Amino acid sequence: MSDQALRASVDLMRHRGLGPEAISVFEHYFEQLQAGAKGTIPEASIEPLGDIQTLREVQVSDEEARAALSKTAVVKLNGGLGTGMGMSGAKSALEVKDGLTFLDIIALQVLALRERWGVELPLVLMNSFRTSEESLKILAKYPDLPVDGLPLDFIQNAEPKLRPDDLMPVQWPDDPELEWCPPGHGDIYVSLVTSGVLDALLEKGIRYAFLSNSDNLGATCDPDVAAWMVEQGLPFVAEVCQRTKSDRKGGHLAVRKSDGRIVLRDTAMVAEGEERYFRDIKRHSTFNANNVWIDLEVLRERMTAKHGVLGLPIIVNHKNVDPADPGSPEVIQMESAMGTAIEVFEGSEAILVPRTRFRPVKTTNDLLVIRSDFFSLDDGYHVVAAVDGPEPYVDLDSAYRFVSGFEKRFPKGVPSMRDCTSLRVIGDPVFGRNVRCVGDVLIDGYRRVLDDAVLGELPVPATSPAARRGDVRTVDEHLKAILATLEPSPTAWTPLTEALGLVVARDVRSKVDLPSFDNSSMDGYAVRADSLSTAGDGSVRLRIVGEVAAGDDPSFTVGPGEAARIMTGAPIPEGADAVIAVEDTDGAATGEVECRMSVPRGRYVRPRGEDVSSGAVIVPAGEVVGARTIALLAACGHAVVEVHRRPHVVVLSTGTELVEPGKPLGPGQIHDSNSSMLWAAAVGAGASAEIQAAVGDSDADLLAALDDIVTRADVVITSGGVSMGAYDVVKSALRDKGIDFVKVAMQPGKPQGYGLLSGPAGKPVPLFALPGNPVSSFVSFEIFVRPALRRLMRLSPEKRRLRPATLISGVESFGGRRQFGRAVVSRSAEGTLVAVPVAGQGSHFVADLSRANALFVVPEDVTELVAGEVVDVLLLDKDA
Ligand SMILES: Nc1nc2c(c(=O)[nH]1)N[C@H]1C(S)=C(S)[C@@H](COP(=O)(O)OP(=O)(O)OC[C@H]3O[C@@H](n4cnc5c(N)ncnc54)[C@H](O)[C@@H]3O)O[C@H]1N2
Ligand code: MOO
Repeated sequence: MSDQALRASVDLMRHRGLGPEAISVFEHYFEQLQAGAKGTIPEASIEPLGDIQTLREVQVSDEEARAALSKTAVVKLNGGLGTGMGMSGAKSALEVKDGLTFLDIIALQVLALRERWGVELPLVLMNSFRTSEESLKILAKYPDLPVDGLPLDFIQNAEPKLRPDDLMPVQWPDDPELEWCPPGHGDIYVSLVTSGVLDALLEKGIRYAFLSNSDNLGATCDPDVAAWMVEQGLPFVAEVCQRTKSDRKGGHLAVRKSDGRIVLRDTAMVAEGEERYFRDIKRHSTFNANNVWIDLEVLRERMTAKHGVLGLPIIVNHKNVDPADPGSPEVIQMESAMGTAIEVFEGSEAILVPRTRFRPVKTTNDLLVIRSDFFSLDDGYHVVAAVDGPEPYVDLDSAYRFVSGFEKRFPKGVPSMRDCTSLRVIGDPVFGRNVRCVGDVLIDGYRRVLDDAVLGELPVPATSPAARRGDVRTVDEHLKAILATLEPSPTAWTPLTEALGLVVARDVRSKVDLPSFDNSSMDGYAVRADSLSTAGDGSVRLRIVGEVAAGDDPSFTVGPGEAARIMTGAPIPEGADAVIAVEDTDGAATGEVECRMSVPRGRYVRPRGEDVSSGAVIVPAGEVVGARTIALLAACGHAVVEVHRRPHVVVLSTGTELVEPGKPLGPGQIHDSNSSMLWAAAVGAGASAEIQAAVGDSDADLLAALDDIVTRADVVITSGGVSMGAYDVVKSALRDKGIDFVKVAMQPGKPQGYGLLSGPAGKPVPLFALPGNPVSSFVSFEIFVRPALRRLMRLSPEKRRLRPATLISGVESFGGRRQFGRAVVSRSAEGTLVAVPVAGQGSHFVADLSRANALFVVPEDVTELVAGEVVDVLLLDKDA
């Protein structure tokens, strides 16, 4: 079977025009695969790498460097398609920095080195058939790049993908190219030979090659490594970097115990159950950067001796024939890794290089950092950090994972990351121009990030924070400041009917058993079940010995052959142990009753204590008293319950223009609507409330009214008189009485006052000074007073829940203030919430306010929302 399979693959490879070396290598791996090779390296067979040369300590003169570079070529592994980032062409064609692609930067790095050292330094790409054309087009921009006698690229070999069951080459008529795969980057050695590039390089006097990935911009052709290699006469050098906790995945080098050679153990080569050794960064303290240097003469010798088969360890990869379709058939791809060649050459060495030589772009998170101003390109086109300190950690949401999604969300460039330590984005906002991230930035649920926005904590400037932002507070700061002053309302024994909606302060226990006596659940006859045991076959007649109604206390006993007429809820008389329903009898009132069926013991008997036993906790502390709680409390004998008292709110409007509703208006006068609105809102929140007659714009009148109010109020709400006008009485009268007047970054509701007045015996009485505009007053109550009242009553949650709803029409908002718009929210056919903003969003639109059933929230840094965007809404008719 397998011979046939191998033959089938070999025939295909020949037909495709692949050379004998490529086929020999394929045969070599095929045999290993057939023999069950997994290519694993058990921990017991290796030792940690031990001490190695560090690049920092390599001393090289300019002459040595130039001499080494003059015999070196740069070879880039450029077959990558960037599928992980949702790309389908050459990954290196992606624009990565300053408008340049990876390939542009690679070309410019090579040109800069040539100029600096006066060397020829050829650049050759190892392409796959899919990356060649696109890549060469980019390199064509650099006419000086090609070197006489050398191509700019060679194409890596291909091999058939194999079916896992019989190892036959897979067939995929939908896209026959997908039947082929590159045999891993370990194929570079074979491809160098089969393409003729190895001979061409040696002919030109190029003896060394630096091989690295094209997506690693840190992998520049470092003359110091080249010179060290030449000086030491090394056949092969692998660069490694110090491993940190976050790179426990990449492969590492180790020393093989059997022959002392350095080997590479990649992720796929870890033996089962040995992950912990592989991940142990103390034991294996460096990782393979996949930057390798090779002596091409040694390579040629070896390849000639072994007929093109270097014998690198096999990597068996299980994939889908169409990598983009996880439902397509599974295939095996036999691969090898470039770095594993280290074990083939006697005398190979590793060198520890700085992390800067390993800067791959594997994800769009990496892409963001590289593109940002955290890095810049120096004269030699090296990517260098523009600031000291650790690279920012970036974690973008899935919407940014593919390059297309990423580009769409950063249409005007990526944010400034120079002062950023971390950036996490949840959701998928589009970023504006000139956005700056500072410190740790978390973006959660934003719809867009405005031009020039500064995200994250600003370092506190030497000048005072108040100077920085005036006396403006955020909504959350203001609410927090208010809540911090509040203690729960005192508790009081309260009649049940007055306790509705209040929170029970202490566990309540039952005073009785429930039911407190055995009783009947049916109208019928109390009997001994045994008396009816024969009724199944016909009927049984029982003698009626009495009658029990609900509320009776029967003194007789029901004996065998006897029955007592009984009503629902009536106590079961002595001797009886079951009830037969009246429907199952002839219904006789006296004499004998004919029973047409038997009943089991206990039928229709509600036993004592079945529901509640005396002394059990029936209502725990913290429960909110509702109709059902009241039923239970009453049933268990409680007339009062200890609850947190209902705070008493006194509402006081200010303004000389105000007239009581119902009274005629004079010129310039208006009806006072805030008083009744705030009263209703307070009662709706569970408080008791009263309206104090409005006062005019006179400090003395206001203070006199308040002197009276504090004798009975637990909370005072005023409306009006808190802004900048000449008659803003609340502000002028109370600013020296312990009330703070602040601006809150919200709309409506910017001007706010809050503080504690002193009541009888020094009792603190919170006073909310709300703005006079009716909508502002309402929204302020919602956002600040309602949570405060609920805190006093110990009701939770204190704030209404935010729910997502889709906006049906767009809205505009003030930047820098959280806007609470009014909307009518309803449920769509799909069950989601939709919000229709009311027409009048000004602070004086009472009619539109009354139409709305919800507030929608526009965050501080958003100035415009379009139809279809999702906003948070507060449903005003829901408690939570
Ligand atoms: N120069 C400035 N003027 C205003 C500012 C500002 O920053 N600079 N802020 C504006 C904002 S925002 C608001 S909100 C209001 C708050 O004003 P006041 O709290 O001082 O309220 P009044 O001026 O007394 O009244 C405002 C408005 O509301 C009507 N009103 C007052 N009480 C009632 C009531 N009980 N029932 C119905 N309507 C009432 C009153 O007639 C006014 O039309 O200040 C802005 N101005
Ligand atoms: O903030 Mo005022 O409350 O805009 O109307």
